[in-house]
Amino acid sequence: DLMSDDQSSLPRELREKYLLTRRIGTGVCGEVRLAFQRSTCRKVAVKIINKKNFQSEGMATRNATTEIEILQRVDHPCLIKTEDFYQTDDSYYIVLELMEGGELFHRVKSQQQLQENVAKLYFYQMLSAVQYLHSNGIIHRDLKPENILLSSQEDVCLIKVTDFNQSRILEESVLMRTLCGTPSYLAPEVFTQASTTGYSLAVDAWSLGVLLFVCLGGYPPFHESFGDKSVTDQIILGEFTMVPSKWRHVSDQAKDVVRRLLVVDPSKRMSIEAALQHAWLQDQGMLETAHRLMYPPGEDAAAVSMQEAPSGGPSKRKRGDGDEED
Ligand SMILES: CC(C)(C)NC(=O)Nc1ccc2nccnc2c1
Repeated sequence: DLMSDDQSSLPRELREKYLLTRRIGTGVCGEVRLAFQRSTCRKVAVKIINKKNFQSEGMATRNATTEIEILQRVDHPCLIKTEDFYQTDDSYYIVLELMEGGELFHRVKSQQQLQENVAKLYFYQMLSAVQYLHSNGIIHRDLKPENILLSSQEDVCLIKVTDFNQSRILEESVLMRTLCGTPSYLAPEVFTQASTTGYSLAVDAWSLGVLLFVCLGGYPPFHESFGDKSVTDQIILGEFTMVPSKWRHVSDQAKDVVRRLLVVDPSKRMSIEAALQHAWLQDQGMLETAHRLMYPPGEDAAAVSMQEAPSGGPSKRKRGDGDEED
């Protein structure tokens, strides 16, 4: 790792500003390392994307630029923030705020399954993040426990969605323009194919259903070890089992959210908006906690206090009337 290897492969500016240390996460496109900002000793995460990992040069650039473009464009408390960005011929380096709780995947694994109210708090934050992405015309397309990060080792904590390299920005498509013209001469498959692309936002709703199932049940709804069908067949048929020993203590309302999201027909699947209105999430206690975590009051107050005279020392600030106080 970088501790033994020299850091010469890193961009000079990155090396001057940050000290990279151990690996804290791995992804399909590279790795994440714990780093320290030299000037402040603050901990950050540095995501390293190897351009060579993608089969085609074009794919790498398109994916990574989309990811970086999205990371720099989005602003929501439950979406990971980019702090800095560097690149060399063979890698991209994205400096991110460190999420000290690590991946949701490891949290669920270590706790077998989450308590329902913790799962509800996390799920509400995921819904808020995805609702924000969709309202900005962005589909995540790769929502899974590895891509949900926790801000602390506490159960009650902020979560952030990461890994936008599968994301797509919903552009005006050729198909959309085609559907604006007279349909008289269009072949039927143009319309049926439209119905699938028209529901592309719904793919994130399905994934959130899988995520909620994993948080509540502690195991995935679709898995090769279940029955004789392939995972793909289980998904296409929407066949999942809520094992009683694991789901006995889960409320009917929570199960209802899962069942309405894991619907095969995207046109019948519950939308993100509808999920946010579901009875299970009309829980004032959880909503207050979530909003306190997402929009901490202290943040702005701290900014204001920075303008106040530095506490303790004699005030040297110019007063409105101009005379200096000593
Ligand atoms: C808590 C521990 C064990 C140090 N793990 C961790 O921070 N993991 C990660 C993994 C990926 C990350 N990606 C972005 C920001 N923080 C991250 C933290």
